[in-house]
Amino acid sequence: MEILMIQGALGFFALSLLFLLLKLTFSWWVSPIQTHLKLKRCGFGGPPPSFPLGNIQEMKKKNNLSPSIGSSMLTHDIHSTVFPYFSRWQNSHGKVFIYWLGTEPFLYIADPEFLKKMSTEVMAKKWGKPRVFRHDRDPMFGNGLVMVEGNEWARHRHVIAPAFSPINLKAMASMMAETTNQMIDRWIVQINSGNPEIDVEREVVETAGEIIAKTSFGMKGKIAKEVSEKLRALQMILFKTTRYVGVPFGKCFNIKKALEAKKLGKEIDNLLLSVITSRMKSVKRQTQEDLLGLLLQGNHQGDGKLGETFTSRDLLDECKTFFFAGHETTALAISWTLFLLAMHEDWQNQLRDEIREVVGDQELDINVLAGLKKMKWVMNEVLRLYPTAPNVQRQAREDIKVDNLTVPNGTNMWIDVVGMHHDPELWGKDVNEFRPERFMDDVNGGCNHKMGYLPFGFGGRTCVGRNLSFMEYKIVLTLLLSRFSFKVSPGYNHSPAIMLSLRPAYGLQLTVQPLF
Ligand code: HEM
Repeated sequence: MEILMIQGALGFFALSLLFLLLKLTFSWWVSPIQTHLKLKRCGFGGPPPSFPLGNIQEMKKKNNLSPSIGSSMLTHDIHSTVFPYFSRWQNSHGKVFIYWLGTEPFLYIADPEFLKKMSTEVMAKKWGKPRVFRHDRDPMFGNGLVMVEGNEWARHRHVIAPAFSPINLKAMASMMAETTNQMIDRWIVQINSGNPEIDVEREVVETAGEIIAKTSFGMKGKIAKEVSEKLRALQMILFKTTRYVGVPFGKCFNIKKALEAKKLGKEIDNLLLSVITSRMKSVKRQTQEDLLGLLLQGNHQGDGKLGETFTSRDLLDECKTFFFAGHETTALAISWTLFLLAMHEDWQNQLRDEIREVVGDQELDINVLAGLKKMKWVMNEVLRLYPTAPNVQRQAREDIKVDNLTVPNGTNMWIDVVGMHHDPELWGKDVNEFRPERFMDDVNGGCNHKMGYLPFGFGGRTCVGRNLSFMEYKIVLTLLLSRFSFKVSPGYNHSPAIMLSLRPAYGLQLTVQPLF
């Protein structure tokens, strides 16, 4: 009897194991091969993948270009430096092709006409976000607005969008100026101590972290700094080390880093939860019209009906999303601007003249800032050459027809913003030159396709915080240009790199001189 029971248990175990093996073989081998064949039948080419890494091996190959050391070799022709593999594959497979991260197929798109035809077919809430990135991005975004899909996305967006109304933005201006002035005071102390070389990227990212924490969550300086530092450390762990996204058991290759990331993610969650809990108890929570205030009241649907309240998990994920999405991209846009202005003294002077004429002694207010037209051209041109969000991602949740092609349900998409912004066929021969005046009479900077310029994404999922970023950009830049002049430091190593955002790999050292 006992022997029969043991045999039965062993049989069950063997069957379960067999079932698991069959399931894994299907999802890691059979299903990707089926998808590969389907995509080929649909007419999409691309570099041949191998099992189980897909094209990751080739993506890890270093490009031949060494970083340009010293300011005399600076070039803005960065596509082949930051995405060498896409640049190589474009030469042999064109601007739309399939490549593989492990066993996950990605449709690469750097053709704005293809993108236009594809996106007109799909409503914003029908777009998915690649599930394969979820694990990696979870500690930063959780299921916040950047990652959420379907009706849930529509509901979150509806609650969040009013936080960026002109009235709310107006209230944030003085806090932005105050925090920037604290950074300026630190710089003065450093310069007076005989060291005029400042890593502006580090400084501006820290300041932007404080700004978003104060303006969106009413956080105090110390805790904001702590969250910002932990997020930065988390990002370094997640995006600097060798990653095997999409590869079966890929997470196990870097178990130590994965555990470190998990621990940091938990610490960030706890810090933000403490802020949320104390705001929930506070009497001010109903009246404070910052992002957290709106989320705490977040069960209105705007049509008089009651919706569902955000759970505390939703709140936490939105806070993380805004903290990360809201400071890093803007801070890097400001940093790359200071770098480009340091290379182009004429533009530094033109902006200073504009600030004197438009702002003068007035308070920095959203209406006054709207008059800084040249500064807006500069911002547009900086985000063209150095798009701080270097790609946009989608996943098809249904088959999508583009002319006689079909993009099958489930296909991941990688839209190469850096590639399009540096494409001479879209912008002309001067594509890699810094020429802000190209935006003087054209919001698309003279690009010959209206979807060739996408610093804030496209369609209904376009960046919800862009107006906040315009305001912050103008305030920080106005205050800095009014106090200092900038030159590229001889020690600066020009190595733009992708660590989720497009950032200077070794910081951005500028020589900073007070103007008076
Ligand atoms: C220069 C600054 C910024 C740049 C370049 C930028 C860029 C982008 C891009 C490319 C997207 C993806 C759009 C798409 O999928 O089509 C995005 C989405 C988003 N951004 Fe920004 N962003 C900036 C500033 C901000 C700020 C200041 C905030 C918040 C305070 C913010 C919050 C978000 C959120 C929540 C989303 C997801 C929107 C959705 O899927 O509905 N961003 N941003």
